[in-house]
Amino acid sequence: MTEQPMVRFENVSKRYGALTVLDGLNLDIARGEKVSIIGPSGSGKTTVLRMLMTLETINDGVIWVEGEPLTHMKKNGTLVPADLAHIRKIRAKIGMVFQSFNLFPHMTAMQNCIEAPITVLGMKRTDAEARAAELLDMVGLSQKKDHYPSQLSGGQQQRVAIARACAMRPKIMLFDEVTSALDPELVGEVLEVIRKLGREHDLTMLMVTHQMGFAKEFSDRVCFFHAGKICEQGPPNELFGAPKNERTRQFLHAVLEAG
Ligand SMILES: Nc1ncnc2c1ncn2[C@@H]1O[C@H](COP(=O)(O)OP(=O)(O)OP(=O)(O)O)[C@@H](O)[C@H]1O
Repeated sequence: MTEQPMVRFENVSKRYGALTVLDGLNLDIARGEKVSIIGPSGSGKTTVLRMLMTLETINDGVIWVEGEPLTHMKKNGTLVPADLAHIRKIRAKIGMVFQSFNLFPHMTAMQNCIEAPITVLGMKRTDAEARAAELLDMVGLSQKKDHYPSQLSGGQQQRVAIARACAMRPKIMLFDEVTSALDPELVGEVLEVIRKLGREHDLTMLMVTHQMGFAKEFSDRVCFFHAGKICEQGPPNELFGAPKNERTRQFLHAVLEAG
């Protein structure tokens, strides 16, 4: 028997008015799998993450997390739209890191990392602080725990954002172009933290990225999106080394040309 996927998009569609952003998406992600999503601007990549984070509603289909519906709940043997309590319970398994860091500016790095564990998970302050200290150490920022975001570089802020997401003990981590807003010399330190997370923690990771080198080296699977559909997917060596689809070839040619 094959293991139940950690995440399943089952025939999921998303529309904004007349614009179909995702068109009957089917995608299973295994426990512990690292999946990169690449593709041209507007192809629906970020929308996939935002739907999984329930920041966007869906128009059709069902999203499942560890075999439980996220967008729906079971009632009398059928699926009905989920209520907020149900969504919150399932969404607690998911953490997300955004392109724009989104740290609370009036809180130090430490305070950013303990706020939600205390208020949402009900953790004791001492336990939350101990956990946050471990995570800030993991991202190499023990020395900066009392700094405010404005006192940190973009790369350091993003590393705090990763520590903060981990503080909620998610099983699934979503990364949305997390290096796109960074100066080039700060990209490496953030990617290194993601590598470390992947190595040392049993996390399922789904990332939208424009860093083709990183996607190739880090992912178990790469999905190339085009016009709201997965146009091609496969292990990075195959997708980057010998893309089968003409659109994938054109896209990779264009981005690799651009450097
Ligand atoms: N709230 C919204 N209202 C209307 N249209 C939207 C909204 N959010 C996204 N879109 C549109 O949906 C499409 C897909 O957006 P999405 O952000 O998922 O693309 P993407 O592949 O991540 O692009 P990029 O690489 O530029 O970030 C785009 O055409 C975008 O303009």
